[in-house]
Amino acid sequence: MATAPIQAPPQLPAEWQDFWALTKPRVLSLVVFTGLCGLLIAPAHIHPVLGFTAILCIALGAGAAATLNQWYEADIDAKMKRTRNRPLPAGRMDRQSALHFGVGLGVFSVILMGFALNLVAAAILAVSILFYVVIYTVWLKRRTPQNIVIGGAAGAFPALIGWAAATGHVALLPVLLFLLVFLWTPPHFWALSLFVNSDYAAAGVPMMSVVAGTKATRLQAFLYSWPMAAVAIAPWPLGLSGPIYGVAAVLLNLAFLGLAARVGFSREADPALMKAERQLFGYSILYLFASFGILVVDRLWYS
Ligand code: HEM
Ligand SMILES: CC(C)=CCC/C(C)=C/CC/C(C)=C/COP(=O)(O)OP(=O)(O)O
Repeated sequence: MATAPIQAPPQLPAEWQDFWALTKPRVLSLVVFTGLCGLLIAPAHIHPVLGFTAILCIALGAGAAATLNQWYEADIDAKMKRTRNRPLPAGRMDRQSALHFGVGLGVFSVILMGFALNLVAAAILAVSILFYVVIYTVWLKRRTPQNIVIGGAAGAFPALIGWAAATGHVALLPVLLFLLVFLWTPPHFWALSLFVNSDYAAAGVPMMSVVAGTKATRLQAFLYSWPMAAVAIAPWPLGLSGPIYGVAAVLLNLAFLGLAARVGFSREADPALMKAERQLFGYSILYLFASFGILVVDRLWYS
């Protein structure tokens, strides 16, 4: 039987691609995934259309927050190699369009969540957008090397939102997942910041690696991995998951701690050769996808 050629997806017009880029779609994939997992593990039956709407609201809210982040910090994005080609610093879009897009998307996502799902989920979504934009981007990012420790909480909310969308309340398990992402963020980000340190230094952003130096940042990334691992494994002994998740969590966290130890005690000085940091950063993303994914399998298996 002859197979039809696979059609290339239709290309978005250039302007739309820039709006798409404002939402930081690659980061969004993990945000949406953790939100979806929060919804799937909740002890409630939710109509698929409502479930889809909840995830859409999380995606739109996170996209709005990412847009407003870029609207506010176009000046520092212009100074960093990694970010200077974004739509605003590259001059492909005017600031007002980005602001309208970000505010519109954010307001729409919260209102839709409130009407279609419930007020608890809508309120947490609103808090996470404000947290990322106001607390992290406007207040902390340019002021303190603790910026991502506190501000990182914004990215930890989606699992809680997914659970709340399905149940109308919060509970211990999604709070543990919130804490897991909260404690995961410092090693995730500091591993990356070590090999793009010169970018942050050039932009005058007081990231830990710029202010406290390479050695202290490596050690802190390692230290945060311990409470993260404890929180990640906790659902098993607490009876909130079965052994599928429990055993996987032990293995995933041992690997995380191993990579973080190599970073913590690494003497490598050349940014071009920061192999351990690159591995920890890459693994941090795989780790979160796997932890959440396996938790869903476990909860569905034992339910
Ligand atoms: C304040 C906290 C955080 C900071 C400062 C941070 C920073 C970064 C940066 C600078 C990158 C580099 C690549 C890029 O610009 O796209 C990155 C990549 C990434 N981050 Fe984070 N991150 C944080 C929290 C999170 C959270 C909470 C998630 C999701 C749960 C996440 C998911 C990802 C993913 C999936 C990538 C890889 C994107 C790619 O493939 O390019 N990050 N992060
Ligand atoms: C539901 C909801 C609102 C969730 C928010 C999720 C979210 C977008 C979390 C922030 C994660 C992130 C990519 C931070 C980037 O830091 P940065 O902005 O300092 O990175 P940059 O240097 O790449 O701009």
